[in-house]
Amino acid sequence: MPDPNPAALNFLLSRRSRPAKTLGLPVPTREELRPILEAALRSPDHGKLEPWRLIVLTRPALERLATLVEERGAALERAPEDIAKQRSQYADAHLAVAVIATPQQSDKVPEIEQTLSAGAVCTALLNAALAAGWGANWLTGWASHDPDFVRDGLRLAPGEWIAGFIHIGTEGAAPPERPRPDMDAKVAWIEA
Ligand SMILES: Cc1cc2nc3c(=O)[nH]c(=O)nc-3n(C[C@H](O)[C@H](O)[C@H](O)COP(=O)(O)O)c2cc1C
Repeated sequence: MPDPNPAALNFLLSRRSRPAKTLGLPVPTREELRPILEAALRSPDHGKLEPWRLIVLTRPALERLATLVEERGAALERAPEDIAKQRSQYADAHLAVAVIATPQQSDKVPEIEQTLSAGAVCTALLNAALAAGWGANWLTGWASHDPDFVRDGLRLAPGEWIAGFIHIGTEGAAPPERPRPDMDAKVAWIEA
């Protein structure tokens, strides 16, 4: 017999991200963040390779990244509005957790499956933060894919990459509902 958990199902049926720019103080303390991180690390992972790790970024680190992103944007000759938008992602944030994909050599588990597991960590972290009552948002942006930025800003090793920054804080304004996929258009049943 199924053993339903209606509260968990209702949460999944109503969950939604909160835009990072609407998130403010307070942010979770270390103690409050621990179970959220623990839930994220409890993600599906073929072969138990743990091909990911987390970096918690507090305000001083985010301010440093905001400065670095301006330097990198200028060096890459990106449009001023691109630089300003990416800068504010860090400059306006109070807490973010970077999910780092750390692909492992494996004869059994293809790298694409390790990538999927890193995405699962991002989703679990996002959902755990929302379930704990915080606002949260999964962001990337061009700087996430800039090798110099991730090396200098986050000390990523060669081969590591950013799966996402999960911004966490207190919701300011409630976001409008986002149109959700049409289930009939997205789900096929094969019964024979
Ligand atoms: C890998 C990934 C990267 C994303 N990066 C951004 C981003 O940089 N900026 C942005 O506005 N939304 C970004 N999003 C979208 C939001 O995180 C989110 O999907 C959207 O706000 C709706 O979220 P919800 O379905 O949880 O309500 C990204 C989503 C994913 C999966």
